Amino acid sequence: MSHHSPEVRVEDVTWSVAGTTILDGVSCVAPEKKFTGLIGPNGSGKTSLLSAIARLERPDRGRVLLGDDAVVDLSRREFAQTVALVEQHSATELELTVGQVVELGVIPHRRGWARPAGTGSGDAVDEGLAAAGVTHLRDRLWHSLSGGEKQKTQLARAFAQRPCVLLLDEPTNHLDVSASLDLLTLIRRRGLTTVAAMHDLNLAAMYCDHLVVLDGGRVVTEGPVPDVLTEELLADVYGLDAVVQPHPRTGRPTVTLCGVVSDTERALS
Ligand SMILES: Nc1ncnc2c1ncn2[C@@H]1O[C@H](COP(=O)(O)OP(=O)(O)OP(=O)(O)O)[C@@H](O)[C@H]1O
Repeated sequence: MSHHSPEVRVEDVTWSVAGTTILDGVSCVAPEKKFTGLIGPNGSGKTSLLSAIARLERPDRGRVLLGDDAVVDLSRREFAQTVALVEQHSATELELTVGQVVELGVIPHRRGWARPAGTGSGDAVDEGLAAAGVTHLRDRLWHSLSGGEKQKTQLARAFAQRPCVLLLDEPTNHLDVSASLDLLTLIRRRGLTTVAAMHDLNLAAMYCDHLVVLDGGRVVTEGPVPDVLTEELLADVYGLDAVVQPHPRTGRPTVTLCGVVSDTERALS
């Protein structure tokens, strides 16, 4: 891998399970060093697309590129050194401390018993803990943590991996409002190419640079947030009656929900 934090390019990815098409000719881009939000209704294919990018699923057709490199051409080690994934239900049943969970992120950089090049693995763990704001939790047992603390610990593990690309599946799930803002700020601050499946449209509007909208396993549209997040799109894709206005301070779009669009209104529109 040559690029420091490359663009992620998905080209015509189709993935089916038992005859059902889950991703249908998906093409989209996550620009380098930008925060890309994957949005779309439940079951639209967000997690499946993240799985295809993360090589957890192999598409029937199409390919995923990191910069100039097709992900299938990277060795397991090379891929693990490049891409970190924080899944929706990252969990461990083992009696691990926070420090030990974060240390798992360093494994791709180890060769045999050797430490990562130019550093001790302790440095990467310390750095991950500090960047995610969980240094004080280092000796706590994983299963004793709150939902927000667990989420930050998983982020610390991903940071300790020193990835170029960060993939996140609903990172703010179960977090309160300020914990959500806190976590997304930490993620943005890293400046990595980031792709995050997100449900909260206002958080997506606040933190994302680029949005990819999925519906029924296809890309409806993608682009800069203000171009994508429109009242028409919310009506078409989510069936929402919503007002989208620029934020009085930041100018970014804000979504105020009014209700759902009735089927009749949708048919007439
Ligand atoms: N391994 C699988 N086998 C069968 N169907 C699957 C599999 N993985 C995903 N699906 C189906 O593919 C569709 C897309 O699922 P996916 O989890 O990617 O959607 P999502 O947009 O992440 O949804 P949500 O917002 O509810 O998390 C759903 O209908 C889901 O049931």
